[in-house]
Amino acid sequence: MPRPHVLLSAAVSLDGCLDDTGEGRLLLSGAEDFDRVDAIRAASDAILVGAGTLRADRPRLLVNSQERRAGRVADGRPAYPLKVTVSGSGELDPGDPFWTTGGERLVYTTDRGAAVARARLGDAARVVALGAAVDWAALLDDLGGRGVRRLMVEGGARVHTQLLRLGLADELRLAVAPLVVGEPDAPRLFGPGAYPGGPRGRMRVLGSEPVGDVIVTRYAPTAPGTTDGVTAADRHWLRLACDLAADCPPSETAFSVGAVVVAADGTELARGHSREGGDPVVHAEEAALAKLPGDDPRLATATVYSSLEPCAHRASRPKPCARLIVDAGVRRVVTAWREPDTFVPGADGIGVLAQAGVVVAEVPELAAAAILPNRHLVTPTVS
Ligand SMILES: Nc1nc(O)c(N)c(N[C@@H]2O[C@H](COP(=O)(O)O)[C@@H](O)[C@H]2O)n1
Repeated sequence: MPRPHVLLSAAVSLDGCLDDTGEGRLLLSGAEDFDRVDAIRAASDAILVGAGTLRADRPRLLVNSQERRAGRVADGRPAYPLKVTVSGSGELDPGDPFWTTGGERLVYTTDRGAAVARARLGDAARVVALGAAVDWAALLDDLGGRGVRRLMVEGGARVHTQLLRLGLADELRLAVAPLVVGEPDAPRLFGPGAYPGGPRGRMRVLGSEPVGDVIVTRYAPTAPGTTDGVTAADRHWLRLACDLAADCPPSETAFSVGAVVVAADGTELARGHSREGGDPVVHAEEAALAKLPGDDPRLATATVYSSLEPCAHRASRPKPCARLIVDAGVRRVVTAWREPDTFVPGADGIGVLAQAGVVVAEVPELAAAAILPNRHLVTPTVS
């Protein structure tokens, strides 16, 4: 099951604070912005907050608009999204309104915390143990398995920080309020640490709009992952590679493939697709790499995204794409679809890459998109 789309939602002051240090909660948003948040909740399958936020703010996490709840029901969904919290200790207060209002509730915790949470909450929530520590990737896999396609995360700072640092957030929707808190101890949205792409990595701006007196901007992380684990940004770039494959001139004798080369900071360096520019035999990865100088220093930390595993054998050129990638000095490849035996039986481009020390991450959930423009070339059992 695919992981849900993870949307981090937050409001901050101009100096990046979530709150001030005074009594009660600092109201950063006005009525229009609260209504915007209500609309995102209504469009989500689940809403998640950390246990710290639950204790501090006692949120109910409801969809307040009756019309929006009715719309959900008309679409065959529950009136309220699933409410999710994450707690290492399981020390949760059953008196909080979170447990007695709105939709069904789910607690993710540790093996140790599960017994505590079950004893405290009884029937108020389902409790899922994730091992010795809370494993965020496992949590998202579990939510995907429960049919959650859109997850809204409403904080707090620790949860936002962890999801962004792990590369598990697809989108950040940030409301910036026109005030400066100025207090050194006020809580800030993101804590210190190593974020994907490092301090110079830039996110992509998806859009921006004024809502009352706040400005809401939507960002998408772009910096590739660094391991064989797949991040949200990896999925974005690989989806683009699959879209490029769909744009290839059709062929009965070769696959349609798309490829994108992305620098460690999230900058797109080059893209290509099969048979690009009227060359009937050029491959996607080859076309993309050919657009970069061979000594481009960014290649050593770049990731190549290819809808199909890079080829291991070629008749039409001296070097297969797996070799071109190794020779370019690229150390990481992300791909959606292992090559079927249509043209070259037993082609193992992933093996060639791995043997040369290149990290390969596979995203089987995007295989269907990679296969789509090639469906006439594969047997029905493969597709
Ligand atoms: N990775 C990749 N990118 C493309 O754009 C492709 N067309 C292919 N096809 C595979 O490459 C091998 C044959 O290449 P030639 O036809 O000899 O150039 C074979 O393994 C095809 O399946 N791969």
